Amino acid sequence: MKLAIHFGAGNIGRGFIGALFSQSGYHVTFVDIADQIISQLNEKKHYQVKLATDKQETVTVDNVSGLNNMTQENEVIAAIKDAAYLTTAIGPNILPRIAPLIAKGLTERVKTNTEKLYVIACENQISATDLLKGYIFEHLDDETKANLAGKVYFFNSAVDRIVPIQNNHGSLDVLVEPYYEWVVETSESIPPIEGMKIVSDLAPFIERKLFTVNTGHAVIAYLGYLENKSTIDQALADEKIVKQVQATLGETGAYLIKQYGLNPEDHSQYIEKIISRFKNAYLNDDVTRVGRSPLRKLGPNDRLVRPATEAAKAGLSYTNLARAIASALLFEYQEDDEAVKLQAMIKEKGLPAALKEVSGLDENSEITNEVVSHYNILKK
Ligand SMILES: NC(=O)c1ccc[n+]([C@@H]2O[C@H](COP(=O)([O-])OP(=O)(O)OC[C@H]3O[C@@H](n4cnc5c(N)ncnc54)[C@H](O)[C@@H]3O)[C@@H](O)[C@H]2O)c1
Ligand SMILES: O=P(O)(O)OC[C@@H](O)[C@@H](O)[C@H](O)[C@H](O)CO
Repeated sequence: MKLAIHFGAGNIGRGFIGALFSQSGYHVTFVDIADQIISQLNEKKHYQVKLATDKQETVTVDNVSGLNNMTQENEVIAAIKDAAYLTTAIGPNILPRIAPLIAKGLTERVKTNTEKLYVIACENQISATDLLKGYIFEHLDDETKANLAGKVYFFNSAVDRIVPIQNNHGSLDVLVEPYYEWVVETSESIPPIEGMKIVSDLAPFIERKLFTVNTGHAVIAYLGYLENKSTIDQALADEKIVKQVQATLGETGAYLIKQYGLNPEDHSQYIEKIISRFKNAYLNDDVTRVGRSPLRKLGPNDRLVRPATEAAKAGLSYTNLARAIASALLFEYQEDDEAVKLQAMIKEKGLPAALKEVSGLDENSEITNEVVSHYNILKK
């Protein structure tokens, strides 16, 4: 049986990418540090993916097993030697931590295996696979780097499926929304995976996804948090928040339409479709999950700052994006390490300097001025 090795046996790993490989006839070896998940995968050898609908349709995912990358390095290396695909859904900040082990696996693999291996990072980050490749290459010698040519391929991708935090007492089963999209950029002819869409240029797909789904999600999460809402659908019961999401996605939409020549009518329908996905009450998706890691979300290339800087460059409106950035700066959720760090930075340096450090925005830039004025209004 063909093998896919997938790093990150969490919500997207089990609920999306792993499930598609299993349905495409692959054995999926999940790699994770969570012992409880790994041992269950090895004991049960299957789990269920349940759709967040009134009928809760269920798909059984079988041919799965697990390895712990902290305690089973040799086994992970052996799996990398045999795999046809290597994927990740682990969080962009974790990619540098798994890179050394992947590098060891690739080093061993190319000594004996001439079959092609496709590496795809499935993270909410532009060029995540290129970043992962860079981290891996820091741990390879020149001979191995040269040896990868024609054998190991790195493809960027965009992944879209809302998978909330699972409230199921540690079971392997995963509740997911019915919708999904996995877009992979390559001109190679690669083994087909059910549900994987191949494109020659990922930029319009990843930007449309990140700056619509994830920008919209972030607006709802941060404004919802400020209004003491628990979940995304509860936040969307507030008409003010709905209006704010629509206005913000109007701004990202104007940039996307201009940048990629999208059809305005199609894009407007795309936005409405996304907002209707957010309203799915069966997902019970916490605003604190969606708002997690505000330092990452406020990064220069991420869902809030990049569309604002691109809109500014194109002479388009960014005032609602500035409001979204301000709301992210007010995410004071104590259980999120990045939120705690961000609040400490703001307290220590003041807002413009903290924003510069996190987002790269100049302290006197027009965007920063706008963010500061929204921040002061929202804080009241
Ligand atoms: N959940 C979603 O709706 C969704 C949708 C699209 C994309 N994504 C992206 O997918 C990625 C994963 O998100 P998720 O929601 O599945 O998160 P998650 O927290 O459910 O899963 C991450 C997994 O990585 C594991 N992990 C953490 N550090 C590790 C390490 N050093 N070594 C091995 N394993 C480690 C965790 O134990 C966990 O099982 C993120 O980049 C996220 O942005 C998520
Ligand atoms: O995963 P993050 O932290 O980058 O973003 C939180 C959510 O917006 C995200 O997980 C969405 O649910 C997902 O991107 C939908 O495809």
